[in-house]
Amino acid sequence: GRLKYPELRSMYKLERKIGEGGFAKVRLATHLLTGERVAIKIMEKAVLGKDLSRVLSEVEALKSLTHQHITQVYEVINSEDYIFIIMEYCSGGELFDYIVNNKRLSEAEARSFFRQILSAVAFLHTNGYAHRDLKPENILLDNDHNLKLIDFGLCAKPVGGITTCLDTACGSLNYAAPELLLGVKYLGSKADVWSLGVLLYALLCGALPFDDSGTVPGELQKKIIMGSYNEPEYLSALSRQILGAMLQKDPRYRPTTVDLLNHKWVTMECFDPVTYASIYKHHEKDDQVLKVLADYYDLSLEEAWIRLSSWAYDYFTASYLLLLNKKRRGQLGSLNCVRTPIRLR
Ligand SMILES: CN(C)C[C@H]1CC[C@H](N2C(=O)N(C)Cc3cnc4ccc(-c5cc(Cl)c(O)c(Cl)c5)nc4c32)CC1
Repeated sequence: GRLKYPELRSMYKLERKIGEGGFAKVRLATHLLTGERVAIKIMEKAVLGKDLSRVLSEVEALKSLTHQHITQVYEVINSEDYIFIIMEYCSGGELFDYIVNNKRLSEAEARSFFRQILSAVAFLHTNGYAHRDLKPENILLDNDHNLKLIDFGLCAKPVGGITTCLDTACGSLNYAAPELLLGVKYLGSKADVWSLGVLLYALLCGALPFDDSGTVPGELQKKIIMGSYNEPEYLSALSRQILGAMLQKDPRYRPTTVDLLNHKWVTMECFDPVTYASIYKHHEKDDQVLKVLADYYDLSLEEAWIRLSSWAYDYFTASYLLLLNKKRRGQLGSLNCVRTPIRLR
């Protein structure tokens, strides 16, 4: 609608809805100052109710997780009636659709994708987070065919760090680890490794290892707790080995994500080990980009840095981060503005 979300009007041009998720709508939009496309997750506070705190924990998680395979958050607007999370737009759609459209992937392509997902999840785990809802619907492709992890609504940073147990069973059944269904205390990172196993199975086989096709209610849970799944004959020995390691019923015997980074299946035919460290320095200072913003806002470089270094995730932060992305893509042109057409060399 024309007059909806006045809080966004002067800064973003709202475009079509790109998805619906639980209590959120996701809209495509354009950040007016830079012309960059963004995804805006819009949540109505009245609808959120007690989930508001979970949303705020997702936002805090996203802000601190700057990684090449995790959607980046640019701005957060907490208005009277809504919360808006302005994020990196992924134009390649969901990994789920990619798998369905390709039936199943070759071992080499599955490996390439799995290494990216593993990099993101190892980064989460080594930063004390667990995702807890890993599935192809929550993995998107950007326009360079790179994978981006999203939907941290269930992401947890348990108070005592990753070693304490979490007790709320959550996420989607097909990807849920046995211990979640048994209602016992579980480790988020170990449950994530199980979900990674289900994900890798989906990449390699174009199907789910545990699915509820033709079963009576409660049958799916039994299948997962039994932990037995069909191994198509085209699976290589090493594929079966890594799947078996991740889909172990007892979480204590499952490898950690860091163990998996060095697994033979993950590293074979690849020259470089999987780097899970972020390639971006969190909150890095780039003088060229800062200068562009300083000029636009009539600030000195020093004033602009002071304005930025509070990392308020306001429009200024978004403009800086989006310009930084533009620069990384080698497109640091001038800003879209009539006032001071800035020519950059
Ligand atoms: C299945 N989920 C519960 C919701 C669904 C909503 C649309 C979304 N999407 C799509 O489905 N495209 C096909 C396009 C698309 C493009 N860029 C996106 C960038 C970010 C996000 C995003 C969405 C949510 Cl709900 C988040 O929490 C985060 Cl951290 C990020 N979604 C995007 C997105 C995928 C997920």
